[in-house]
Amino acid sequence: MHVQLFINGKWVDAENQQTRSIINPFNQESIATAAEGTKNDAVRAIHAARTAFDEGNWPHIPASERGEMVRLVGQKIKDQREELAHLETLDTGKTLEESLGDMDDIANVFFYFSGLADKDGGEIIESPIPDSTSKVVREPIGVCSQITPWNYPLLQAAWKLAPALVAGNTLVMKPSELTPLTTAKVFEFFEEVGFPDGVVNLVLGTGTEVGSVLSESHNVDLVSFTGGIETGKKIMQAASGNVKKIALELGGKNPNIVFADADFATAVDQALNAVFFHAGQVCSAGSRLLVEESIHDEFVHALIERAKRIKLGNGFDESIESGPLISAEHRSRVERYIQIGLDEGATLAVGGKRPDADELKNGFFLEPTIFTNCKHDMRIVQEEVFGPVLTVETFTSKEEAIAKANDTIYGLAGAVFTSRYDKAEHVASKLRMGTVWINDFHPYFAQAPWGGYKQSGFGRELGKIGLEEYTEVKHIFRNKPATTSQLVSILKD
Ligand SMILES: NC(=O)c1ccc[n+]([C@@H]2O[C@H](COP(=O)([O-])OP(=O)(O)OC[C@H]3O[C@@H](n4cnc5c(N)ncnc54)[C@H](O)[C@@H]3O)[C@@H](O)[C@H]2O)c1
Ligand SMILES: C[N+](C)(C)CC=O
Repeated sequence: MHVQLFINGKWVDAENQQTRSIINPFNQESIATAAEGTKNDAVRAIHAARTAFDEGNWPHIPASERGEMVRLVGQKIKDQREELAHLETLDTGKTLEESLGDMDDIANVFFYFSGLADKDGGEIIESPIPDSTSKVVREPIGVCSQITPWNYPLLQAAWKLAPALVAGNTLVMKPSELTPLTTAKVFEFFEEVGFPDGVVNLVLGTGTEVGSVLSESHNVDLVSFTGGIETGKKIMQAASGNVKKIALELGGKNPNIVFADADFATAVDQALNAVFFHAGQVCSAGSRLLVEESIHDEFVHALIERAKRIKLGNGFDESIESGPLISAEHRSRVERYIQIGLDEGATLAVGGKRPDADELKNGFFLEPTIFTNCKHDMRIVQEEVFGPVLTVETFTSKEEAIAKANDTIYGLAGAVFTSRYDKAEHVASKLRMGTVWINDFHPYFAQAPWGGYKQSGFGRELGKIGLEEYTEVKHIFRNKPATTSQLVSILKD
């Protein structure tokens, strides 16, 4: 399999013919080659998107027509969910069940935004100036750069592609260089559905080569980025050159608060799911457990016993619960954090090393890891590890739980487990996070906005606001129409 760039309606290799081998993280086998785009390729793609926006009819056709084309792409994703899920598991190592769930979510995102396409007809507002009218309309922003990470390759792309297109923008997408396969497949669907040349462009390659051009270019009007906080800061700086709009979906260090009155079995299940789902490579992973002191020992004992039994393996094996990390480099980064936790004096209660099993030797596996006796100011508690590593702290009051939960630079998501409705609502209202789950962890869906407080970023994806992010707001004021006699006197003057 070989994937190419899609620029101005044509599939092309990189201008310098360079390619990259795409690796299955379960066994390090090469599963595809991908054209490795250059700065010039990015410039050409931006030019195509600029021309399609400035001179083409895409922004001007009825929104319902754009919505229908986006719906057709969603239908293709639904029809080919198994093939897409297979590719996603090969590329990321996540379980096939997770990939199938992702594909269902992705199709729904296309359907949801397609349904919103023609629902906003603008707004007539009251003008304080006699005999005048005022209306407010939303228009597309222009050319959008979209940059995505490797952990949910097509899902994070879908959250950007569908609303941008429905709103009438043109775009250049850059998926992670590690996981381009499913995103490239969906660009085949754009071609089959008949999107005009230049409206959708795909440039594969690295962040330093392609991503930097997409962030800096003065021909781009908006950059939407999902990824790490340090990259997000660079993109903010690069985007400042022409004051382009920015949306940043960054990392998290998400607290999971468990009160003693929570349903014990549910809270244990969800605490494990929160942090070990997709080997902890989830922006909203519940990697900080805050458990009420009175149940700490019993709760942690249950977690450790279960964590020891989590079955690692090939994402295509139905009996496994978690796959590998994405790369050797990323696993080393997580291992460095485990060493930091040890050096800081946290107690390694389980895991912390690569599994011994022969069949896992070629994959980038790491055992589910739990640190107890954690202190709030430890780096292992404060910084995003993005792997299967849980830290455990205790609290004795609601106020202490809220204060500890809020005390990081991040504000992406968090959860509270309790059987008391009033307590749950109170805690939810105090958490400085874009998403709060009560007695659950992880649900997200197309109808609900997603995004972070604080250094987890700004802007929102999904929901009605996720479409608005891709629009400019214009106020059109009309004075009383001139009468014929006024026009005659103006002409005489
Ligand atoms: N908030 C969310 O919804 C959300 C969702 C998924 C992942 N994430 C975050 O993503 C991170 C993991 O993903 P990652 O390792 O791929 O992140 P990353 O920041 O390393 O890379 C993300 C993307 O940015 C590109 N990039 C790298 N350097 C760039 C530069 N200088 N200019 C422009 N683009 C550049 C990469 O090639 C990739 O496509 C975690 O921090 C995770 O929390 C956040
Ligand atoms: C946004 N989400 C939860 C789908 C993926 C985060 O990494």
